[in-house]
Amino acid sequence: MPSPADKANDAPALEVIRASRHFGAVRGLDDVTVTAARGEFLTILGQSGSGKTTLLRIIAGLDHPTSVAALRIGGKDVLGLPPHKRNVTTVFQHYGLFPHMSVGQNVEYGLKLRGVGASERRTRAEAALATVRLTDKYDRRIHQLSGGERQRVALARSILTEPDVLLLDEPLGALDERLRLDMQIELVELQRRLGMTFVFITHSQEEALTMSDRVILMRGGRIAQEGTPRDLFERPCSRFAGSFMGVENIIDGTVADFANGIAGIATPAGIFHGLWTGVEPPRVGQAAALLLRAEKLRIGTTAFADSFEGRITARIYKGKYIDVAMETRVGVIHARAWTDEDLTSDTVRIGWSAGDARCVPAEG
Ligand SMILES: Nc1ncnc2c1ncn2[C@@H]1O[C@H](COP(=O)(O)OP(=O)(O)OP(=O)(O)O)[C@@H](O)[C@H]1O
Repeated sequence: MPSPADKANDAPALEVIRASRHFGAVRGLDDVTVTAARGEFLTILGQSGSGKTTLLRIIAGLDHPTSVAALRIGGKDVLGLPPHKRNVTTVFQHYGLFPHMSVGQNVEYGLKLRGVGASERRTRAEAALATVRLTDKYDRRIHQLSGGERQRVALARSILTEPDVLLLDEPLGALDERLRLDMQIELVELQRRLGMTFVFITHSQEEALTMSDRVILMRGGRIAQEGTPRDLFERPCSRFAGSFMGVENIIDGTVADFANGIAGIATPAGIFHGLWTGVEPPRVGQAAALLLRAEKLRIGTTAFADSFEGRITARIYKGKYIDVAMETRVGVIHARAWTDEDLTSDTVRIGWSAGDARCVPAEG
């Protein structure tokens, strides 16, 4: 028989079951269930106001849900426990470092609060700094560090106490583009090496796609979709999810037919087909959208069953390809041409294979 302690060890790192947080009439969080497996890199993705911070604050114990069925961290019920009694640590966008202390003192701070002796603190802080490649910066002052180094000090401080869950609140948001890309890779490597559970908050679909094991897309305090980065990118379940995941062309219409997973969407330019990726099967007549990624469109070929005509209004040379904008009967359509030969005439036919297009419900 496993002991209760063993059971706790098998439990997911994080379980937030049916949490709601209402601010007067505003539903900051509305009946949301989020779990994270041990060692998982889970991303909470959403635009401003979607409820990401509210969820994070509830996990950290900085705010309390209006209602919740369960809140467990590392298998332990933490409802009602103050932040410092929960085995979670938060890394904030603006680092939360003490500017008047050295790097070493900042990293050791959590251990000092827990009454750990000076020599053990130093040993552990040096090990944590080595993990984030800052071995020689122990005595530096915070203001002598670059943005990326400050973020790494904040990380070193957070991993030192070995939390069950590390919460990262837009940690790369303050960094410039180049550093942000480097830190994305570094963060994932660190997470893999430590085998720690990361819950990463961002509004950037690109960060979510490149870093996560799993993504939860939030909208208006609810979960719009969850799955692997590939699921979200290749099988958005709604018009909203498709738009958020960067689909360039969204054509609204109604469902005309459905067979073998492929839906026909009636649009002003005719009935067009794509793979239905909504959660529920479609109903004929329901409002729906056809999602067409620019790179999946083919210009100047009549090889496809689904196609329409467009008049080229802009060509932007991008090096590897040419970004093309076209006026069509369904509005402006963006496509990619791979050679100039595709663009010899101003009026072109744009086609696609039904398996490369997606059809989704307009709502949900
Ligand atoms: N203390 C509060 N009082 C009133 N409304 C609040 C409070 N905190 C959050 N809200 C509301 O709850 C909703 C969710 O907010 P939340 O801060 O969780 O969003 P977010 O996704 O983290 O946004 P951002 O990316 O801008 O931080 C918003 O409509 C917000 O205005």
